[in-house]
Amino acid sequence: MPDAPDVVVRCVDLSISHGGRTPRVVDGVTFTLYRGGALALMGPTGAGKSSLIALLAGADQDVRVAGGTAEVAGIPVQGRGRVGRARRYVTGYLAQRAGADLPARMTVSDVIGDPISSRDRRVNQRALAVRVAGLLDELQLPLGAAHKYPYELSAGMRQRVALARALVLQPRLLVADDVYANLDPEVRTTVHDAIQRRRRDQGLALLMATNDEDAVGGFDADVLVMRDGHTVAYGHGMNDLLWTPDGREKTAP
Ligand SMILES: Nc1ncnc2c1ncn2[C@@H]1O[C@H](COP(=O)(O)OP(=O)(O)OP(=O)(O)O)[C@@H](O)[C@H]1O
Repeated sequence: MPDAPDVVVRCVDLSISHGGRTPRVVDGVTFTLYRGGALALMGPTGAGKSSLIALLAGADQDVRVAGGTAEVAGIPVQGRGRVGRARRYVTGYLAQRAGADLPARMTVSDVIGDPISSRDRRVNQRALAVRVAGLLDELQLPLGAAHKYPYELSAGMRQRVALARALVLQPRLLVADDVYANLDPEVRTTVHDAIQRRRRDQGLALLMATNDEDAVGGFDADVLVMRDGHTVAYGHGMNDLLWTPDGREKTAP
């Protein structure tokens, strides 16, 4: 039976390997993320959070489904070509180190507009500039930053540029690896508000890898705790987690 339209991500007994060469770095994970919802993947380093995020974002061809299923907006993540493009169109991706890894030779406005201009060469440049300016303003980046290059910006500004790029296509899903990386408290609020506005107004769903309990609370997120590729706890927020029998015995995130 097809998923209800408000299901944005569905993973069922999902296992992941890198290039099919390595053992399963994610093993038997099941969850559903709904329109407007937020889910935090938590757990120690090496738990598999980034691999899961990269798979759902379609960001790394080397990260493969080794078992089970994963769908974004009803589109299987294994799909390549046109299917893969359709899935990436509805998914904004904020990678680990996204701010540090911005393309060095593009201006900020080209970086932010790239998800649109690389898909449609005949895009209305004026409309695109307006959309980019709106994102700069919303994320409290000076309008003058549009013509600068990433190396001319602070780490916190680069992180916001990366977020603007992830949001420019008005995605149904934002996949974020450490959403608050390099942000001071005041700018965190700006980023938080921009994401919450889209959850409320557009039904954006947020999937984030984080061990930041403030982020979990701030986004009122569900939590899936992973260890060694397995789910060891699941629930809402930090205080309402249902642990698997051996999950609590080791250190919580
Ligand atoms: N390119 C790769 N090739 C092979 N194995 C990899 C690759 N990238 C990660 N792994 C392995 O996959 C497992 C999960 O790593 P992953 O980065 O997904 O965990 P994580 O929970 O995101 O950790 P962190 O919080 O440090 O980012 C680890 O054992 C890691 O060594």
